[in-house]
Amino acid sequence: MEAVMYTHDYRQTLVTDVIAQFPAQRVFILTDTQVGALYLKQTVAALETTDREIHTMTVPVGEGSKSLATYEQISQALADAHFDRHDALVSLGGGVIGDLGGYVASTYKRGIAFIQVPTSFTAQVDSSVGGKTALNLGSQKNVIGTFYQPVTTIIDSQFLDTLSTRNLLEGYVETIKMSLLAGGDFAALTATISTPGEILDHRDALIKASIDYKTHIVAGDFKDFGQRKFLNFGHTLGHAIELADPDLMHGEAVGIGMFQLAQLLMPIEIQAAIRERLTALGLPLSSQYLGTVAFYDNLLNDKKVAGSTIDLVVLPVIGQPAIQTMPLTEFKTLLQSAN
Ligand SMILES: NC(=O)c1ccc[n+]([C@@H]2O[C@H](COP(=O)([O-])OP(=O)(O)OC[C@H]3O[C@@H](n4cnc5c(N)ncnc54)[C@H](O)[C@@H]3O)[C@@H](O)[C@H]2O)c1
Ligand SMILES: O=C(O)C(=O)C[C@@H](O)[C@H](O)[C@H](O)COP(=O)(O)O
Ligand SMILES: [Zn+2]
Repeated sequence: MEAVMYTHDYRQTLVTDVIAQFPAQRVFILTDTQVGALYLKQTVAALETTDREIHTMTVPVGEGSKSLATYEQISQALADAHFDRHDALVSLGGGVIGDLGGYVASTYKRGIAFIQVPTSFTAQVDSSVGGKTALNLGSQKNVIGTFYQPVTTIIDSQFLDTLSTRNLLEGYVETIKMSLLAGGDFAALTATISTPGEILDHRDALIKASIDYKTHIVAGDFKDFGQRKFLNFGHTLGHAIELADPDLMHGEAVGIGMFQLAQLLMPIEIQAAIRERLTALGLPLSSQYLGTVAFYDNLLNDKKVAGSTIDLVVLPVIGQPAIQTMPLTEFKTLLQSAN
């Protein structure tokens, strides 16, 4: 089975190319209320043709579901239905459902098969590949998690037809991130896009370029000790404000994080490249939560902290990311000088 399958008929691919090839007797579909209302019934109907026992759970929309409480609820439902180690969990949804379902699948009976059906742009360009799973802890992002690859990820870009413009733009920020890291034609493409309609027109090319770049980086550093840190561009400051600022979505926070760090540590051309791509689509460049006490506290839980230093992802030149290691005290002073 391929690790990533591109399709314009996700149900057919899921049924014929994935589940039918699988020993699983039971399949658990995890989704959220919004995606569930749109796609759960038809997904269940398709899977029922495979003669497997189908179970479902619908959790509330949003980051709040990436919690220990929801994790326990799903694990309990799997145990109640006697899922065994040969059974499978399908995440049908955005990055929240992927991160949450992946964490459950990686820990339930020490690991059951996990299938990603990403429905948001963020999930199709980034979160559904690479195997990072995550839960939040209070106001701190992704503090709990595992590295656990899905058996397969089924990408159907037609899901984006029902996605809100704000969610499309949020996912597009991760695409901008990938394009600036990758450089070349990919960066040139994101420089031409200034409307949601253009994102949708180029959706298949944007998804493919993002996934190709990400899988190449992850293949060389699955556990995030080296080049995979590049994929965290914008996330050090982004994660520190994301949960503190109730008005921000993940991608919006990452955009702010890329621009704010660029202003501190990157050449003027890079600042302009980020600013132009974000402002063309009305995406934010700053947040009032930058520089708050919670913000500095959250920074200390960034996974790129090692003892008293932090690895910052910088971009001296488009297509050539680098790591700049800095004492945390120096980084805090630098941030305070700007806020
Ligand atoms: N594991 C990783 O590598 C990775 C990478 C990037 C982001 N993430 C995580 O992903 C999350 C953000 O992902 P997200 O933006 O997809 O959030 P999300 O899962 O909350 O989805 C955003 C919204 O879009 C809705 N939605 C999704 N697909 C839809 C569709 N086809 N039609 C209509 N509505 C749809 C959802 O119901 C939700 O309301 C964050 O928790 C972030 O930390 C993880
Ligand atoms: O896959 C990766 O590696 C990434 O960093 C992708 C990010 O877009 C994603 O938000 C990831 O979940 C961040 O991970 P974390 O290690 O900072 O929690
Ligand atoms: Zn991200």
